[in-house]
Amino acid sequence: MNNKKLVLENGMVFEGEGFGANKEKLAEIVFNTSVVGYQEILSDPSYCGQMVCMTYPLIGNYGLTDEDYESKNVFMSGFIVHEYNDIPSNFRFTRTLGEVMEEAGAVGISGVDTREIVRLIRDNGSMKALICDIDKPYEECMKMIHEYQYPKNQVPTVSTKKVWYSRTPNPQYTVVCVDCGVKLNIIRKLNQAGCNVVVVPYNTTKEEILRYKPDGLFLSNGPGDPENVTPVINLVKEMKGVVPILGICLGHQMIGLAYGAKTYKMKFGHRGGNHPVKNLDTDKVEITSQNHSFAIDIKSLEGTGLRLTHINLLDNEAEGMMDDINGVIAVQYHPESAAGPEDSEYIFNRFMDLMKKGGASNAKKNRY
Ligand SMILES: NC(=O)CC[C@H](N)C(=O)O
Repeated sequence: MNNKKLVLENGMVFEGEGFGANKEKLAEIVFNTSVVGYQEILSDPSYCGQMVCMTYPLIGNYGLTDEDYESKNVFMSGFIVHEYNDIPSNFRFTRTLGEVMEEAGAVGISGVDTREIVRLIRDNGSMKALICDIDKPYEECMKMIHEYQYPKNQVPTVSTKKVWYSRTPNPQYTVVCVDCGVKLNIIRKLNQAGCNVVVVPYNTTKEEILRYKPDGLFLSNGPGDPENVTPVINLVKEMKGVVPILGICLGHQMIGLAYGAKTYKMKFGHRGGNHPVKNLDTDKVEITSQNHSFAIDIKSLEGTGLRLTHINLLDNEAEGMMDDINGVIAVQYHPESAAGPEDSEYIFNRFMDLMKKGGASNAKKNRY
């Protein structure tokens, strides 16, 4: 029975049935084209302040498992789906999507025409949206939407408040991870590659980081506009040349800004599990997983010391950069994600190679 509605900033209304928390939510609406992965999307802190319209028409059918969360907390606002299935069929499942969303305060609406919504976002760009009770007066909804301001900086909300460790049995290196909303699978991949990981709050200083004697620095993914994350941008300026640095997604963008490149907000971003990315060094194409609204302006890379290493074959947008002298690598896509293909895992091995070469303290001597 229809009891909720989705109201878009452009005035359009879609009626449907609620699942998850019985609440009202205002957020930015974006779409994701992944066929699977709703649990990873729900628990990816980069979606803080966003509601996600899934293009795949059946969501919830394999439930949620204890091992597959990308963070302990849910920060995203809600899901817009065609059909929600609350009776999962999967031997690994422990909880249903609706149950976890209800506990986390995330709202869901099902039974809406997600194809039409996605076309609207594709044509008009991502926009503000409200999920609320079906009988809330339309004028009131539009007033709320127009008065709503996107939060300025959500990294402090999602970043860890205290330092924590993720160790591996036979560590070769120690990596300090600056947590701007890190996805746990990145930490798992660093552990698997042979790194002990120290996860620190986003505003940790260079002096504090050096106390952990890192062999490498990792800058995580995270929500919002990279320009707002000044402490991390300044940290990159101070740490480049001290140890090798790897940045993923928001980390990639903050590295670009620290080097003097520019970022811009894309019309509707990239979110999905099958984005083709070309590695310009090898000419190989990787099938990648992505979630971002902002991107590096390729023209602005000139003269910064960063060279473009990867591009998106759908729209030629920047997907990777490198500072060969100081051992700094960055990718816009998610090399840790495995929505099927695992083409991009070599990025972690490249980071290991950089640390093997003696760290960036020797970087000026060793051209990476
Ligand atoms: N996944 C991410 O790290 C996203 C980065 C940034 N918030 C963007 O939307 O572009």
